[in-house]
Amino acid sequence: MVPYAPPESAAREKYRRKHPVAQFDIEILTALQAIVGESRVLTDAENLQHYGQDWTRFHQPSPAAALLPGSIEEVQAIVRIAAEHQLALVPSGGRTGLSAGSVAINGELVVALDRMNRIEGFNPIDRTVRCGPGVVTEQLQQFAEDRGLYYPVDFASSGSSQIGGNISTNAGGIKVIRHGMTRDWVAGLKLVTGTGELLDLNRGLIKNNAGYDLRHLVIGAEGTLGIVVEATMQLDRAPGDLAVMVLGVPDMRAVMHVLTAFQGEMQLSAFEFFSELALRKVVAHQDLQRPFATVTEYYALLEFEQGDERALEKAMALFEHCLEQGWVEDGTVSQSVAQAENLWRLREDISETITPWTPYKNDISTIISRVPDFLAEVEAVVNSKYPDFEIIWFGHIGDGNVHLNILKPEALGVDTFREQCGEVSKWVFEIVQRYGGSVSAEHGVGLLKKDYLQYSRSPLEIDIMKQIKLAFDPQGIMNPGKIFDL
Ligand SMILES: O=C(O)CC[C@@H](O)C(=O)O
Ligand SMILES: [Zn+2]
Repeated sequence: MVPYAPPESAAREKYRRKHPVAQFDIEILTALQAIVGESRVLTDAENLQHYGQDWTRFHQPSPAAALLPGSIEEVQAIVRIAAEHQLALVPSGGRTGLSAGSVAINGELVVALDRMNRIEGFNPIDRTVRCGPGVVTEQLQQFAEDRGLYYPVDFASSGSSQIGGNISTNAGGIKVIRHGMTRDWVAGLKLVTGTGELLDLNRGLIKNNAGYDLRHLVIGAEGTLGIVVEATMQLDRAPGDLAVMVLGVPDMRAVMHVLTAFQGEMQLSAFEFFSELALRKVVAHQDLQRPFATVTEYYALLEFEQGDERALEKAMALFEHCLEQGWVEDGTVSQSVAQAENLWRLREDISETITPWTPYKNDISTIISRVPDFLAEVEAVVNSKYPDFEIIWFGHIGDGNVHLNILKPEALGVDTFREQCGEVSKWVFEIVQRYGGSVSAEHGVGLLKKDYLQYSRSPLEIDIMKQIKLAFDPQGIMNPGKIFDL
């Protein structure tokens, strides 16, 4: 069979001729100031550093300016100016991304949506609410809770991450096993395209089979198709009290047995795992205790709705069964909300705890049943190639998504470290490819993983993605260089 080779499209050729982007000059600056107000066009070094980066620390931010629009119309006016002058735009939310999807390293204009943070139009019948892109995840969770409802997408950065960014990265988090990803909670969204036009996609409808669902193309597009300027978010019934169990597990196969046993009898709202080294780091650097004295290779964290006594009894019986089978060596269950929160912190605080080591992150997945073999192969490669590096494993094992973090040794420079990790990534991604997995399960591709996209996506898929981008953004001004180069 002849491998697919993308044809050179006229639109892509035109885009290439126009690049690189035009210079940001005083005339453009004045026009932008007229749109958002003088004080909302930021060009000082501190703000450029702040708005030009996310939580990754591998790139030096260097945007031309950061703009703080306050309305959909202002975003549209900014995009029209950018389109006229072929200026690249980088949409920016809570800047908690882990793939450099919202970093600006090429003199781009950052469009920071922090000011568009209103929650409006709560509809108790549809259980929907309209959010500006700058609404912080926790703000939406609290809004729902105040009305006896629930916004279930949750992760450690929910105190800073914003709905627009969550949509653009299709953020997942710790409850995906029960509640799905952000995609499952977006009932509608408004998007400003690369020509400054406004699309109103799906309008809150539950049933809408009138053609392609463009909303779902925008979700997870990392700002490459346009800027999300409003979203209608679905809310859910509030769960009852939640209990958290942490179990000490000898190996990955046993983790799978535990998952199967519990899922066979109970509805879990989370099933996470972390390694002994991850636990040791968290306990050493946070104000937390080990869950129990027994040391095991891995720990599984389960969450379930307590409902009545029976759920807890069932969970305890399953725990006993897992002990008898040798799948579990020790365990504990929360007796109060405070205890549940502390057990959660053992898992949720890992990412923040290891940040000072400038970790090289791999966010990979396969189908759940193949996780033990997948993980064993990845682990063998990583251990043989990085015998001196500290490796931290944790993640959403119930979704088949593991986070592999490699910690930078203090003596090694960031660039050398990144280079060395990049080399080994190829070996890891070859395994991912053989397993039909993903090189980015939940963090997105951004700048960090774009060289590896072909391990998860075929040339034809990538070519179709590029054509879709150009349909939304004919000049390629929307977050250029993220996910792929045109
Ligand atoms: O830091 C990481 O690698 C993962 C961050 C986040 O996705 C988590 O699951 O805690
Ligand atoms: Zn995660």
